[in-house]
Amino acid sequence: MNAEGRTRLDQMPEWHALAKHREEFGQTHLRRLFADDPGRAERYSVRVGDLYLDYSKHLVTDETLRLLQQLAESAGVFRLRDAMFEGEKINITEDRAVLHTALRTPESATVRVDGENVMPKVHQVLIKMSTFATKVREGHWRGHTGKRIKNVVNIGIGGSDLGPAMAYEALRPYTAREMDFRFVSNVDGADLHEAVRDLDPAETLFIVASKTFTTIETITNAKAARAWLLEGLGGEESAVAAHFVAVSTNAEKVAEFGINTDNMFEFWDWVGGRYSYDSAIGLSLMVAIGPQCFGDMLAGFHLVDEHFRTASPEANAPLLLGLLGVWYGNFHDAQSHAVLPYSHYLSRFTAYLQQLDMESNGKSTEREGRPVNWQTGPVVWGTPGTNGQHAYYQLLHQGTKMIPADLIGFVEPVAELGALRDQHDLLMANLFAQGQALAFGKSEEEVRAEGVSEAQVPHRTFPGNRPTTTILATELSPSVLGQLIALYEHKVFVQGAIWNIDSFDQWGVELGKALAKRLEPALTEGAEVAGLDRSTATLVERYRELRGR
Ligand SMILES: O=P(O)(O)OC[C@H]1O[C@H](O)[C@H](O)[C@@H](O)[C@@H]1O
Repeated sequence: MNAEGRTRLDQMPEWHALAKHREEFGQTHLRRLFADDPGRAERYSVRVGDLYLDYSKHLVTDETLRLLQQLAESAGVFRLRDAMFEGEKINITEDRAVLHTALRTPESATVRVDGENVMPKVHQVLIKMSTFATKVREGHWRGHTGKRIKNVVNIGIGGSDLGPAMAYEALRPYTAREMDFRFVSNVDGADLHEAVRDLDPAETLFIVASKTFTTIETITNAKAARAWLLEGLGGEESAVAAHFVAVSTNAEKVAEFGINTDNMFEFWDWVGGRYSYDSAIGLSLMVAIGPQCFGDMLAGFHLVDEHFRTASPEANAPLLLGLLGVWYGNFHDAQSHAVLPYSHYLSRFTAYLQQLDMESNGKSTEREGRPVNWQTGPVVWGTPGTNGQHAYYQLLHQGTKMIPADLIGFVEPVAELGALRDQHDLLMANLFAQGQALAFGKSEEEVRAEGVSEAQVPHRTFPGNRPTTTILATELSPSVLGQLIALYEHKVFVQGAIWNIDSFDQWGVELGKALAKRLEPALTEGAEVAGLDRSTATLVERYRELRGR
């Protein structure tokens, strides 16, 4: 037992029951599971809003699901879920509430943090964002020289970049096509250079997005962008006001940077960076898609929040996805999880999920401070199908590693594709075929029956039994995107709750930041860094030598 009186995960009877069940499950093949249970595909599916999830191609039986659900109950997943929605400070290491769900809750609701109902201020900011976005979109917000804004450059990193950048790509058909949107994150000057080199500063608006407004990459890029703007507009400081707005929780730092806090869009410390793109961090996205679509997206998020909060465990989609991940990560030694969207518009989706999942659950300390005794978050990776099929899917099909995967596809191709819509069936046939091949494989007998020479048979055999979830949605609309993201947010939540880690802090990113800060003067001015290890010192010397310093 730990300090809170919770039995440690690996000492829970449900944990042991699952380990035993895993042994008994052995190599039971999906072919067998489907043969024994004709109703499996229908039963192992769940509908949430516009999403249809097929989880029948998983190495589970009713017993597996029952045991996993019992584990969730004993691990306190539902208690922690309710505590999150009620604004309790479940981010214990930072002593903060975790209320991204409030960002998409209707105004009439009451959500309290430290006794204060936060709903009025959430909606005030949304109104301020809408007014601003509409002004820019309609050409009423003018640049310093009176020109209409044609380009919006979001400067931010991590949660202040990945969300809006991902959603902008996902919702391209809904964006103001006459405008250009760019996202700058990397402190490598090449990122900003390539983003602005063909832009007219007089027509360019920078949105500096940073929760803390202290992140070195963002501040460095924002300063460089300001210099670029001033150079382009004749050096008048007063030009900055019409071309720079900020999104932050830190008004003081925004003012210190030189952005008028009237042009600041606020959010709060109870919104984690990687959970923030439906806050003011989504301002660039709102300018791109307009307040109406942004609102539709929030409604999509809210729909899945309500599902997660109220659906029974058997029909609770985020819970199921979270539990399946626990089954593979903790009882099948799976180390990674592939997310494979069959949509070109979801090109940044997996990158976004990497932060969401790996920064949330890449932890090895229990909430009360003890090292965990079990595996936690997986490596999340993937790229859009069908490209991956011609690259790394080989390993998925015939490699030695078990890699559970999500296959995500849409029924309706995007309207503006016109005649190219005809290619959609082929795209989707590939998605379905991959799930089928991964699950059922191709036996030696089937290979032989094709007349393949005996020597070739082992090479051409597909073992199958590789689990996938298929997520089928109607179309990639703003609402559906919100539904999908909320689904993954809550999946990650479920897993963190089971592993008893704080999914809402990110101390693991701090050491590298501090060391970089100490090292920079050594690279630039040759300053001595006390106590530097020999490997790093030699690398720094080599770097300086080659740079001629
Ligand atoms: O929004 P900011 O305060 O600039 O932070 C940007 C990002 O940097 C940090 O290092 C964290 O790892 C991320 O969680 C965060 O999203």
